[in-house]
Amino acid sequence: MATLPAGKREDVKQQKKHRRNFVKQLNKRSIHEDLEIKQLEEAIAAGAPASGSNSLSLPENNGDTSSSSYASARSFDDLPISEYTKEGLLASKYVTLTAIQRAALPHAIAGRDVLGAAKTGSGKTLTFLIPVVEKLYRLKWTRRDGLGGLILTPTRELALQIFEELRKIGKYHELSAGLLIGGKDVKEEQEAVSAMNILVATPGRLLQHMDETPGFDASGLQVLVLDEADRILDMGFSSTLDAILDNLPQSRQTLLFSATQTKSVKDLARLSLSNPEYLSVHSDATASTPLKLDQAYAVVPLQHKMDVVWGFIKSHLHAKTIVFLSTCKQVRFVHEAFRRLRPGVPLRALHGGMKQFKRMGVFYEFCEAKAMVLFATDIAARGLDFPTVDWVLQMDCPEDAHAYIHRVGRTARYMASGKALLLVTPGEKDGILEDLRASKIPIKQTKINPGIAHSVGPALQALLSKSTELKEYAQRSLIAYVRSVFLQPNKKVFDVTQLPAEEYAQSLGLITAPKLRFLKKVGKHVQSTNIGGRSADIEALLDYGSSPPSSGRAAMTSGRNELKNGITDDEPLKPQLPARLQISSRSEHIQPALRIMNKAADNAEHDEEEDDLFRVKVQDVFSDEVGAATTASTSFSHPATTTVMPRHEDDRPSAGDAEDSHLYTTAVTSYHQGLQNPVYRNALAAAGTSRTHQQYAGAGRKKIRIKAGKATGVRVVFDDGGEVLDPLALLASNTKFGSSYNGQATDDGSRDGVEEQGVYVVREIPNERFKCAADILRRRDLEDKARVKEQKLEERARKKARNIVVP
Ligand SMILES: Nc1ncnc2c1ncn2[C@@H]1O[C@H](COP(=O)(O)OP(=O)(O)OP(=O)(O)O)[C@@H](O)[C@H]1O
Repeated sequence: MATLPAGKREDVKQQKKHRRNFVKQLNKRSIHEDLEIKQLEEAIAAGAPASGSNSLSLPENNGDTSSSSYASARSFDDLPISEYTKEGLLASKYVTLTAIQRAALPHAIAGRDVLGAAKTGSGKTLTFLIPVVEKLYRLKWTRRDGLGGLILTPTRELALQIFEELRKIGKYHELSAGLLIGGKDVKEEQEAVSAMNILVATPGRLLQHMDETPGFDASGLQVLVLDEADRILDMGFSSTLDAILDNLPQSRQTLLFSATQTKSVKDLARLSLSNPEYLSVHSDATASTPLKLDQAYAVVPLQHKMDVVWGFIKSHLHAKTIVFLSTCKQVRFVHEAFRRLRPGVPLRALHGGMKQFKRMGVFYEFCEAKAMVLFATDIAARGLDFPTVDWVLQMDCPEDAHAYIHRVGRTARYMASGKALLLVTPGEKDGILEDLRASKIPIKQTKINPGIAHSVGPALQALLSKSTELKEYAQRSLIAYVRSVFLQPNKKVFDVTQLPAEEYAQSLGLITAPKLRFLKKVGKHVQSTNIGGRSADIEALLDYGSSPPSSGRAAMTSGRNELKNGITDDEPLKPQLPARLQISSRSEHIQPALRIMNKAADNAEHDEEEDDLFRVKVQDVFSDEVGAATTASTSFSHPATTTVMPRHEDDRPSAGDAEDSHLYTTAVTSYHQGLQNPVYRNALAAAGTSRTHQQYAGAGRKKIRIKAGKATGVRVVFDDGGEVLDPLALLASNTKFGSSYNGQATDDGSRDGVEEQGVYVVREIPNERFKCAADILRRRDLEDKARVKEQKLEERARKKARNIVVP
């Protein structure tokens, strides 16, 4: 028998030792778990609440241990759930149960089907995540058992958020979990997907796997969750959902949650719910919206909306605001136009037509921001848990009370307070208020303070006259808006014939309204439509590709689906929509998103225009390795490469990120002052070569030079009043520039800076904030480059046009 050299022998010895220790640990864990599972099973059997009961009505079990029921539990500790989950919850500082958790968790833990409805921001996510994780734990689910829990949710951002929450509470478990939210390369995911125990998915992508992934097997599924159930059950997702359900076993636990719940018998029959518990915890409440939400509406003619919103933004520069509009194109235009007018607060846009990379970047930026305005379609209306949103401003009327509730629910979440303002046109007022009041929404009228409404029309006209791109955006925005009004089902609220198109066009900076051709075609049902005094002939149906709907009604239904899905979300309806209405699902990524975003951005920043910056990377709940689950089934034979033991720490920056561990920011309160300071002369000289410098130095604006890791850049960040304009600066410092700062580290150690002659240096910024800032910086550079490129192309095209000689 051949003998190994001494060094090798030592290695083999070490490996064997590691493996023995590893197996020992596993055995220990396994014994402990067996014991715990037995106790949990007994506790659940003995203490489950009576079917049909609502635990909210039970008195608190003040330390009384004589009762075996856990129905009156007030804290997670009182529930029969595993130590691993409890540790995960504690690490996230979840201690006491919210109302929906008190009502629904005891039933769901007992394995019952649940239909849960509770106000926005009331903690529904944990209410379904805990039962999923616990059920699989009690069943001793291993990776080899395949898919055990499936969470379906309508939007990608929501899926990502749920996945993050799952990672937090599941980090001490040995379960694998993946996020499937659409992307380009299904093949790369295929192997890993089959090894996942829990999937958080949007319906379209999941169905794709069910259809195309050979080993994908959902026949062992234990728990199905439909978050935002009413949205998933509605028309837009129906065929996708039906196809998914066909692949799932009938004998499973099903949990449905939403802030606006369905009880449609037809829906429930489709889902084969068995004796579900209906738990609508706020149905008896006087309001269907959070109590700490202050709600008002103002009647504003369509042509004044831009002025009012501009005025609002200018007078809330320190607030974090979401502005909801009906369509992607409006969001794009309003964001782009206002951004160029530089109101003094960072502006961002979020809609389904954006590239996935940008979409996620904006999502995280807005989460991090202290003051920012996010223009969004209803893609941001459901479920997203942005921290500390101060205002929800609805520039366009929501489709109905449900849509309203979800939109305003982005503020006043959990214990926080918030404000919401709805702008309605005189024509929409009565109809929508009737709907809101019927849905128990306490909303009062307010008048717009004439002092805040600045006429922004002339400034927009000036902008549009200089930019054909912006002009086109404005025209498309107007068309999209009129179209959305036309497609709205509630004609009591939305009357396309009353829209003052010309005045509205002027308020957007256009000289005249563009042709509204789509209206021409809907018309067997509408013979002639008068929009703001302009008569539009009705010709044929909407241009829906080669197979037009057979009637105007069909066109409207189809278009409404677009409104609900194509415009506001891009995942569902792929099989239903004609090709030109589909928004391609493309790039993907997953958590920890910031880390991956930064890494991918480093590698791929020149490819931002490409669709697939990120692909879905299925990630283990507790493994550090992206895609580690591909080796999951071999974990026992390769202990060194697969993390099987619980991970006891959150994601920390790796050694390679050390360079990124601080953000160094130098700001000069004024360009000219800065020149007198020798310390910053070099930085400013470098800045002087930039386009930004040439553009702004003359205007006496202030500049900032930022060095973040390898990325450096120059940005104008203050308005003339000295207010911070740039999120980078906000990320870098909570302290307003100009305030005195003595250079000592603050209590939380987050800052170590000096302020001297208008110069401010920030160091030791927490890693996450830094990464976000660095990412913004990189992305902006790309955007700038793209813009310059576009301008050049435009200029070239113009020159060419001039050179054409007409014979
Ligand atoms: N028991 C708890 N203790 C403390 N915070 C909690 C608890 N449960 C949930 N939260 C926090 O409350 C916020 C809202 O929770 P969540 O997103 O689950 O609400 P939701 O009911 O799903 O809202 P929406 O209907 O808008 O989707 C989150 O920030 C979450 O971390």
